[in-house]
Amino acid sequence: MADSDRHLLLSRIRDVPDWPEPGVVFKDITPLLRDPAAFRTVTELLAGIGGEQVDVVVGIEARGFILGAPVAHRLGAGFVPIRKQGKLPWETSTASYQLEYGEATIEVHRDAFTPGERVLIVDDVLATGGTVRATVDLVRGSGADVVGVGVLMELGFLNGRDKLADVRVEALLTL
Ligand SMILES: O=P(O)(O)OC[C@H]1O[C@H](OP(=O)(O)OP(=O)(O)O)[C@H](O)[C@@H]1O
Ligand SMILES: Nc1ncnc2[nH]cnc12
Repeated sequence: MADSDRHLLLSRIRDVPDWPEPGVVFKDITPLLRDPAAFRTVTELLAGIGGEQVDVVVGIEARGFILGAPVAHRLGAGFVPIRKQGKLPWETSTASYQLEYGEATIEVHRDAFTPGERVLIVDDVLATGGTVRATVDLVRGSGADVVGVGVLMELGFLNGRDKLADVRVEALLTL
C-alpha cells in the first residue's frame, strides 16, 4: 500500500478507550466510512486481496457487511452475510467463539454456498481471531473453498493469526 494511503486510513480510525468495557481500546471506523476517499481506498485494496477468481464474498455482521458488500460488487461476486444468532430466517449452520469482549454465536444459511465455490471473507478487525476462525469453519463445512481473508486492520498484540495458520490472511494495517 502507498504511504499516503496508509496515512489516510490510519488518520480515519479513532481510538475509543474503555469501550465497550474497561481495558479495551475500541477501533472506531466510522470516520473512515464517512470519508469518501478513505472508504473507496479500503474497498479497492480489499478487493485486490481477492483477485479475479472470487465467486462469493462473505461479510461478518455488522461492520463486515459495510466493507464486504462493496468489495463483492467490485469483484463481480455474490455476497453472503454471516449473522449473529437468531437473525437469519431460514435453516442455518452455527458456530460459537470468544471475543476480546465476551462471547458470540454466528450463523449462515445452509444453502449459502455451492461446493467448490471460491470464497473471500471480509471483516474490519482481526482481534483474537475467534470470529474469522468460526467463519472459515462454517464456509468450509459447507464444502466451499476459502481463498483468503481480507481485513482492514489486525490487532497484532492479540495474536489472532495463531488460530488461522491454515488460511491466507491479509491485513491492510497492522496495529
Ligand atoms: O478477532 P475477534 O476477537 O473475533 O474480533 C473481531 C470481531 O469483533 C468485532 O465484531 P463484533 O462482534 O464486536 O460485532 P459488530 O461488528 O457487530 O460490532 C469485529 O468487527 C470483528 O468481527
Ligand atoms: N478493539 C477492538 N476494536 C474494534 N473492534 C474490535 N473487535 C474486537 N476487538 C476490537
